[in-house]
Amino acid sequence: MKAIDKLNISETTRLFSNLSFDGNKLVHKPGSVVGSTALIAGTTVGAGILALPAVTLPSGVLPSTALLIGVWLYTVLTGLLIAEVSLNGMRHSGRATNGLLAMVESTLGGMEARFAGGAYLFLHYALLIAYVSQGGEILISAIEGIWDLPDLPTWMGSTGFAVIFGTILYLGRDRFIERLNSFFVVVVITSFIGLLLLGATQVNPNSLLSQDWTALPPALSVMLVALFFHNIIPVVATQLEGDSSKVRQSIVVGSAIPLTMFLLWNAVILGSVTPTMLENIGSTSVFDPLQVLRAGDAGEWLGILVTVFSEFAIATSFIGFFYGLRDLFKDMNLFSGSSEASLPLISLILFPPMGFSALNPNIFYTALDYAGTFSVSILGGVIPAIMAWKQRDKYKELNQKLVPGGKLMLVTMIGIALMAIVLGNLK
Ligand SMILES: N[C@@H](Cc1ccccc1)C(=O)O
Repeated sequence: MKAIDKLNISETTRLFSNLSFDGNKLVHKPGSVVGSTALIAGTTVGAGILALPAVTLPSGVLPSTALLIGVWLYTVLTGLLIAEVSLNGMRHSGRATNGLLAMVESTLGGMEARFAGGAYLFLHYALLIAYVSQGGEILISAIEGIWDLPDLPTWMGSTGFAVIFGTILYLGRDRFIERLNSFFVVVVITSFIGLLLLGATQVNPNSLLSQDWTALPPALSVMLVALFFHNIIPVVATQLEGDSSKVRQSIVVGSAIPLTMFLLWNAVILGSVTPTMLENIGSTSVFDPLQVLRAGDAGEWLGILVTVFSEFAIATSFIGFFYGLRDLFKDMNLFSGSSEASLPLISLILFPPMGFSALNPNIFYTALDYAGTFSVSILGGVIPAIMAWKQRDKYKELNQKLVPGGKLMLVTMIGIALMAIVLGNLK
């Protein structure tokens, strides 16, 4: 025993080893926690961050900060439940799955998987609608501003956005799109840092103090979307060879990074809104502080940075979701005979978002609100808890738990998701 202790062998907690063949030998690819953390953080930041200021403005910085931290805790816990189900699934079946829907199917069965598939499809379309409408609106305002044009119809923006990116994705080779996306990510990070630094210098302390806790509930659905990343967890669990402590670390840190970004962003944007800007609030449409800042009301440079950050953040997410929906259709065996990106497939992905955005220019918030209320609550709340419940019952003490609190915790998770659905329907 002593001899073994002295060897000081580092403890191995992985379930299997990822090997790849590099031409003449097998190489061990253990996956890195840093890489997985970045993958989670990158998946999390998307359209949600752009809708946040509009839904948090009515309640103010302090209440919305508290709710954001609460929603983050919730998404971490349900994320860990998905990781738990994924890792135990690997232990018991000896196979790793990469997809959330495949996991639902093997844990709960076909009916539930179809239901989750419906929620997943809805989420993709809702987010694509949000991207096309908002990406188009920012595009058209920028064009009007640069060339000093009169107001152009909003459908031109959304259609233009979808056509431009649809063409790039249709004609571009994978390597080109990967590089384009990486370039966009650099632009997003740079403009975000610039925006925080510049915005922080002109924060209006009085704007930070206003608070109305009763205005908080309508913000819940958008916060759920903003902090959602659960579809990527099975991929991370496989990349990290089923090592539960690495997976746990990636989930906690990978979601804490976006949370920190959201908190800073929320404070800077709400802090830049002055009482005079608020006087212009119309009673019917959603008042979006970002729209006011983009128009240059708090300085030209801040306007440019908000525009660039928003448009490029939308573009990167749009590319991700375009591929996500394409893969979903492929998994459903639609267009299985055709090439990677055929015209009918692209049309099926892009026409509905183009149509909805043209019909309702304000659909950005509605789409994200519906995505949170009907999809994220199910996929990121109810389903993880039910899967963990069923798996824990089936394998009893052989199961390794990642979330404490037993059934009471699972019931609480489901209860919060149901509350989000009810709140979303009350509006
Ligand atoms: N959190 C992402 C949304 C998302 C949905 C589904 C999967 C991954 C991410 C956003 O705010 O845009």
